[in-house]
Amino acid sequence: MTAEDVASVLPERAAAERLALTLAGVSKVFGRGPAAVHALDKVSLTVAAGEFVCLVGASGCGKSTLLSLVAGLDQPTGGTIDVAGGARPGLMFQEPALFPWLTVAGNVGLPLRLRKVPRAERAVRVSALLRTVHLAEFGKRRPHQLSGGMRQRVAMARTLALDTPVLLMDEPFGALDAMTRDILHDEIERIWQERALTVLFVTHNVREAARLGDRIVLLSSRPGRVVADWRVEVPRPRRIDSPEIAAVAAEVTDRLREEVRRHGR
Ligand SMILES: Nc1ncnc2c1ncn2[C@@H]1O[C@H](COP(=O)(O)OP(=O)(O)OP(=O)(O)O)[C@@H](O)[C@H]1O
Repeated sequence: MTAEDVASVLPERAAAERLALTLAGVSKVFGRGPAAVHALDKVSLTVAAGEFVCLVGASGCGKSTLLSLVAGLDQPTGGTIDVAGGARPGLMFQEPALFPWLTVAGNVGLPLRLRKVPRAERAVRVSALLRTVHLAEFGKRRPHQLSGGMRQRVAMARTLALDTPVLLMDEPFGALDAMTRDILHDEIERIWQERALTVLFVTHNVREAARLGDRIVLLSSRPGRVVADWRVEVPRPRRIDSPEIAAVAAEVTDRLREEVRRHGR
């Protein structure tokens, strides 16, 4: 399936919205022969510019594989992936992956240093990024002096330093306590809105998906295929503990359970 085929399947959507991401029939097989692992099977998915899409699915269904393909870290074995403007998306993981020997400012400024942005300009941009993630006072600290939530804020600022319009997030808040996660939901939502970002966000947590997403896309168990795609109509600002979010989460969970039961894992 080509990008043109997807456009013909979804003509009204393709016409009405500017697409940031277009995945057309994307498959990924690891290895060959009897030992081959079919991680993704003909995944077709579009994400409009400025949209926040959450990807959920059973463990091992290929969510991380999908993100790494969109990030360009690996190549699909079938299908095509188109990132509008050809910009390389920013990628954030559950682990903040900060360099312990660099300060917070040094970590945030690293992508700028690698791009040879002059020191003075770098300092200005790093200060602005640290203000964006509410860490203005912490630029001189080292990562080990920060809490888990603060380290993820640093990782977020470092990803924003790439100045990319598309953010890929793989369980970024999965290792944090519920309160910290709640605060970071507000933060990522604010940053997404302020910067008009496009976000593709992988999570195991269905409530988190309902709290954040404009859409929730469910992948089947391995090999991952898109089996459901919900539009979350709950107006923002949202609260993760509201009855409206609980109702959306319940519907997604029911469908996810069905999927897991069908595959026996
Ligand atoms: N480099 C690789 N070589 C072989 N198999 C791989 C490789 N990377 C991933 N896989 C397999 O592909 C499948 C999908 O893995 P992936 O990590 O994308 O799933 P996931 O949905 O993100 O899982 P989880 O929710 O548990 O994080 C798994 O069976 C995994 O073991």
